[in-house]
Amino acid sequence: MNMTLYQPFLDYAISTLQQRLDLALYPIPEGFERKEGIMGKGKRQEAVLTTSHGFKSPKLRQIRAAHVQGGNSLQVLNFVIFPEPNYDLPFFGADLVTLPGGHLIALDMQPLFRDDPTYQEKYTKPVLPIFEKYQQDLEWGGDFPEEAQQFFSPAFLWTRPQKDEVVETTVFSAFKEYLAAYLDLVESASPVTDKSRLDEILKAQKRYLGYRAEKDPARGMFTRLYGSEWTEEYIHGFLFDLERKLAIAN
Ligand SMILES: C=CC1=C(C)[C@@H](CC2=N/C(=C\c3[nH]c(/C=C4\NC(=O)C(C)=C4C=C)c(C)c3CCC(=O)O)C(CCC(=O)O)=C2C)NC1=O
Repeated sequence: MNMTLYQPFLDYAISTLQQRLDLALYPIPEGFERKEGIMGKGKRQEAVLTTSHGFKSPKLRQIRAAHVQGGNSLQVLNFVIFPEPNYDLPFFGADLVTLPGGHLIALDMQPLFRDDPTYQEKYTKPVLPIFEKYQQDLEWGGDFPEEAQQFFSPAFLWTRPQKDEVVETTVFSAFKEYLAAYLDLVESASPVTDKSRLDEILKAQKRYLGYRAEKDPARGMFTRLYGSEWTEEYIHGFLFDLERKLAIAN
């Protein structure tokens, strides 16, 4: 297995963000920039390093990545972009996971208002051609949690490739095209001023972040690696920190 499978994805994302956005650093709570741990026993013992990366820009509240490098047994890049709550932009969500059994790839522009045709026209339709292109080469990933389906768009690229080579080529190209398309949407987005619409947006953002923080599929992994106290603080204090930030602001 390629030991740094997702480093090129992270490097590409950061350089693209620097080129296309007025980027600033997003504060990472102390003790969460880098975390080392051990997984497995005896000969199968592996060091697992988790690094965090955080940025922001005028329309994007938090652009953050968690990169887990655990050699042969585990490689993860979770990269999510959270818009400022006065924009109705979707979330950019990339969950790229490699376990001994194979790869799990989830890539989407996760809608605030999934069943709203006007919203789909604005934020899903532009991505569908890219989705259709890559879906031809990437087999559907099969079932995933029913309750999570409300958070995914019709352009959700979900697949479980077996070969590293597919991740290094097709998935990487899809990641680049989804990110470019997302930044196009950001560029043309204008701030929402209508009070009731702003309330709806904030409510939808809180619902998404609340779900992800509660049902984070990585909770077990991080708890085994770094303990539950560190894990809960990482999830609520950095990975999905909107509620925490709002509590501080009020
Ligand atoms: C809205 C929900 C939502 C997701 C669940 C993920 C998309 C997603 N991620 C998944 C699985 C998954 N995702 C991760 C990793 C992470 N997922 C995260 O949200 C974060 C912050 C991760 C780490 C930094 C791992 C380690 C697994 C494998 C868990 C395991 O098998 O042990 C799955 C498979 C089903 C599952 O195990 O739950 C989906 C659908 N993106 C989303 O937006």
